[in-house]
Amino acid sequence: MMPSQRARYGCEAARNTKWRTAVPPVPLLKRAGGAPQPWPIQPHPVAHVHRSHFPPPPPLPLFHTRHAEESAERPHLVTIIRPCGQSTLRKLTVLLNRRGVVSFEQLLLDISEALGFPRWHRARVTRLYTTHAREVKGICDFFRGEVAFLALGKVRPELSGVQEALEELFPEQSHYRADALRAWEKRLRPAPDKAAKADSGYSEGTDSSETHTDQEAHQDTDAHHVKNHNNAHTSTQHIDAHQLDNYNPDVQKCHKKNSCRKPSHLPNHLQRLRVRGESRERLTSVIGPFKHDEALREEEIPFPTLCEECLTRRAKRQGPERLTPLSGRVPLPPVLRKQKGSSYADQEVRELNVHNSPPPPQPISKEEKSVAQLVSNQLPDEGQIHKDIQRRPTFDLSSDGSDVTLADIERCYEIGRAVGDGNFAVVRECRRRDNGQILAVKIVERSKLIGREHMMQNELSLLGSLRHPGIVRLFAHHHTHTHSYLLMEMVSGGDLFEAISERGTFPEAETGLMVSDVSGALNYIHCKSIVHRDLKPENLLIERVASGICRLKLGDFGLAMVVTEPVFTICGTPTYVAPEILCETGYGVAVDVWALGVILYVLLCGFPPFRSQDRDQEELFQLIKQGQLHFLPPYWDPISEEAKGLVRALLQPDPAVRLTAEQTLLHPWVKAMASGCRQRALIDKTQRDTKDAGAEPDKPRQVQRQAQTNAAETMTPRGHISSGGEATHTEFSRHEDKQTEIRLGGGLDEDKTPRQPSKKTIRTTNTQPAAQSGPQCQSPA
Ligand SMILES: Nc1ncnc2c1ncn2[C@@H]1O[C@H](COP(=O)(O)OP(=O)(O)OP(=O)(O)O)[C@@H](O)[C@H]1O
Repeated sequence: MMPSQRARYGCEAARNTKWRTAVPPVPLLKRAGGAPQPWPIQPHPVAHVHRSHFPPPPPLPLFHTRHAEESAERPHLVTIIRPCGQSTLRKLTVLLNRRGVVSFEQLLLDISEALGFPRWHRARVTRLYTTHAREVKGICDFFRGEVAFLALGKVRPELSGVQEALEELFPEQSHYRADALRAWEKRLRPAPDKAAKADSGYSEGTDSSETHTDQEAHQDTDAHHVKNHNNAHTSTQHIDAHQLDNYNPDVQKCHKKNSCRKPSHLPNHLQRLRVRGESRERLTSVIGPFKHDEALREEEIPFPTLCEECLTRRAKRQGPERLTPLSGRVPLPPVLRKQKGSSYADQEVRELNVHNSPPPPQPISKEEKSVAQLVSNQLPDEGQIHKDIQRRPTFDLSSDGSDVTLADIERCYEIGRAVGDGNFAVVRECRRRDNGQILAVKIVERSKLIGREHMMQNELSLLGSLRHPGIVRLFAHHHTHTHSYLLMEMVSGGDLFEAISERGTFPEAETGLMVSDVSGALNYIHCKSIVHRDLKPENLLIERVASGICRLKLGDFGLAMVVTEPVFTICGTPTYVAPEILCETGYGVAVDVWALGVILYVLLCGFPPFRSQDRDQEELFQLIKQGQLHFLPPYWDPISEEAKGLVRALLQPDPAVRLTAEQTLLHPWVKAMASGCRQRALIDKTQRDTKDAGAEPDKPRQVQRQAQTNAAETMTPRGHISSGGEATHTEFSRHEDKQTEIRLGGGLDEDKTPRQPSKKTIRTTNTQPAAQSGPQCQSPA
């Protein structure tokens, strides 16, 4: 890079400092403190056998506030169910406002107490799971729109208990239930090895701290009782008071006529709590007077209840639509006319119409059943399949306005293994039956999109209109009564998140190529005034073009929108969210460039630029708004100044000064790195072709020589841009090794000091770098 260019990219520190002096507050997400900071970039747990020697890993990438605009302000009605063993369940429906939730830990305690398990009790609730067995790791997870959760303690639950809970929640939705149960089976399945077990959420059997017999638990809790009563002036008195309040039969009895006593022991944000005694027998059996001895057993602790009359009144007040999603009576979300049926590109429609003249009705084959199972990820309902097949021919792919059936879809596509899943969809490999083309089908359960229909519309209308090699192509979409099927280009290399989990960091050349791909795609959509708003490694799909060379394709346009004037909606994923989103000063397409800057930083050093030591989201947002960048040694030592310059230019807090996608694409470092990689890919390809064809040995050698010359001009082993260095293919690989070594020894120790590189050391990403303070911190050069 020329000195003048260096100066151009070297002046950001001053701008950062200036910007930092005026940080407006973050009203909407202010109370989100205490939630664990998302840290999606972590080594794959199974890949590290020594994992158990380290502190537990940070939360998986479940956690983001992408729908903060929908959930943060509005009270959210959720049902939480607790399988307690011996055919007992406890259930409560609670109206929560995210703003009132102080921390996730507190929320867990409150839920536990409301369910009748005080905080001191061994069987208290320590984990929440979605109905599909995903662990809820923080407040954001909790407020993502799920309407039901399973509350569990430390002990691994019985599958039968989970099944009962699901039956309770979804009595009329057998398919959904079966789907959820499968997810639970998977989660509760004994792990094949130690590392996987550690990740399963539950240790095999019960851990030693859990092996107390009932009697022991008894003694423990009894002792606690005594202690509480004796320490009248200590804080435990408070707990005791709760406990007594909870178990006082008078309190639990039905209250005065026409009045429900609020569970007054609960904090304000749970005051509107609706604790519900179930009408089902097994539930009423757990409601009863306080029995000093027996009540200490998990199954017999009574829990507060309201009278039926109160419940009915509340149910009426809340309206049937708030309650029915769980009972299965909720109508499916209206599907816009535009969404219904299918939308193929004209030529494809023609092709499919030719090849898909409907066959005559025929009996259901085994194959059809299994395909149905694959498509829906549910147990096939034989009756339904029969009906669907009887209704043939109904699938006119060119029609736009009528729903299709599962059988129609099966006739056109053979749906195979799952290649990925997200919060709303499972993505499977699929093959067009007419021409054998391999596609990816994103299967979205429509009930999960209630209240978020715009996401589907975005994906259909925006993604459907885009044609760019760096963007996943959407070919068609079909909608059945319960699911939507988005037929997309198949990108077979997984996503960038997985790649980062596996490799930790990437060499500069490879990173440059990735930045080039993403900035190319961003430039394309930004020119169309489309902002993606959820750029992150999970949404970048990988195509492996040569060994060690990944091309990226942008996907998941669920949050994308056309931006014609400043937008104020807070959304995104905390680690990648731009400061102007948090400042609520109005934002535009530049937020995607910021996210690209975060990704670039992560790719080069293996951890994100803004981290809260306490995983406090509020603190994280403050750091993002301050925008103070640190290139922490030794992780950043091998990285070139040019790369650092680009990071600074992308992570410019002021969007007006930040590089645009186009400028990023044309950035000298990006161009140099990308061209080096392309050359390498070319060599690989040529060598492969030559091998395959066994012809013209001279030509590839020529290409190789040229490519090596180019590479030498653009790369040094450390990724520096230089003119005429000695770097070769081999040296480039060495650079990779070096990076790998740093990665293994990298990360930060528990005492927040960087570790010395060591092959044995595993980087645990939950440890927080002392980035914000301490002698290791260096302000940007
Ligand atoms: N076209 C594709 N080819 C191959 N794999 C894909 C494709 N699209 C998506 N995937 C995989 O499926 C995963 C989930 O897809 P996607 O992000 O679109 O689902 P989602 O439910 O909308 O996710 P989110 O939770 O971010 O909203 C991706 O992370 C990726 O691994």
